[in-house]
Amino acid sequence: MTRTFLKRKGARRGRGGAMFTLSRDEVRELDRRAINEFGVPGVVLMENAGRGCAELLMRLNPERKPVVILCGPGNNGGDGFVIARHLDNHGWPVEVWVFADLQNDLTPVLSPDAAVNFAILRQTHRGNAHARLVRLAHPRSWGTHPQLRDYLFDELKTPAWVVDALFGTGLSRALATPYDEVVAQVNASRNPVLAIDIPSGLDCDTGELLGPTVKATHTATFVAHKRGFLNTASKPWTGEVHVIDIGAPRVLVDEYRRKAGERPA
Ligand SMILES: NC(=O)C1=CN([C@@H]2O[C@H](COP(=O)(O)OP(=O)(O)OC[C@H]3O[C@@H](n4cnc5c(N)ncnc54)[C@H](O)[C@@H]3O)[C@@H](O)[C@H]2O)[C@H](O)CC1
Ligand SMILES: [K+]
Repeated sequence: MTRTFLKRKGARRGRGGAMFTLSRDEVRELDRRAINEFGVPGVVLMENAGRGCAELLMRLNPERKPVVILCGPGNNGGDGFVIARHLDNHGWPVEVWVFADLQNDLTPVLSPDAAVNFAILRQTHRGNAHARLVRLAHPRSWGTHPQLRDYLFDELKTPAWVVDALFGTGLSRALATPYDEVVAQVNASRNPVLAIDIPSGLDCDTGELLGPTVKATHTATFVAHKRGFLNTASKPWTGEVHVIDIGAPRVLVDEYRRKAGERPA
C-alpha cells in the first residue's frame, strides 16, 4: 500500500517540509510528562481538551442541533463528559451515552479522570428527570437489551451532531461488538460527526483503518496533528482537522518540535 504524505497548507513545517506531528507514543509520553514532570493535573488537561472541543462544536453548530455524545471507558470518554458539561452550560441540547462495564451500584467502570467528570455530570442533573443527560450502555448487555440499542439507533436517525468520544490514542485493536454496530449506525446516519482526538477505529500512527471506523466531518485533535493524519488515506475519516491547545507547557511541546526538526513555537 503506497502511502502519500500530505503537506497540509499553512501548517508549520518540520524536517523536509512535513507538518509537525506527534506519534501515539509521543503524545501519550507528553501527556504523562506534563502531569508528572510539570505538575499539570490530568483533569486540567482534560478540562482544557473538553472545553476546546465544546467551543469548536458551538461554532460548528450555531443552530443548536441536539448533540449525541458517545463516550468510551477511558480518557477519550472523559473528554466527552467535559464537552457535555460545557455544551449543557451554554444551553445546547445534549445526551451522553456511556459505553463501559458497570459496577454493582450501576456506576460505570471508567479511567480516574473520566470518573471525576462523569460524577460532575451526573451531579449537575441529579433529580432532574427531564434533563436526562446520561444513558449507560453496558457493552456486555448490549445484545440482551435490544431496546437500548434501538433507542440509540432511532436517535441517530434524527438530525443531530454526533461526538465520537469512544476511543482515542488508547485504541489498541479493531472495534468489535457493540462498537462496530454503533459506528456503522453513526456513519449510516449521515449526521455530522466531531471526532475527539482521533476518529475511533483509525490507527493513530499510520492513518489506516484498524477495522470499523467513525467517518468524521471534523476531528478535534490535541496538542498537534497525529502522525497518521499525514497519510492522505486518513482524510475521508478525519474530515477537517482542528488542533486544540490543552495547556501543555510550551517548553515541553517545544522539545517535541525540535526533535521533529521544527522551530520552537
Ligand atoms: N495530552 C493529550 O493528548 C491528552 C489526551 N487526553 C485524551 O485521552 C485519550 C487517551 O485516553 P486513554 O484512556 O489512554 O485511552 P482511550 O480513551 O483512547 O481508550 C480507552 C480504553 O479502551 C480500551 N480499548 C482499546 N481498544 C479497544 C477496543 N478496540 N475495544 C474496546 N476497548 C478498547 C483500552 O483499555 C483503553 O485504555 C486521548 O485520545 C485524548 O482523548 C486527555 O483527556 C487530555 C490530555
Ligand atoms: K475518538
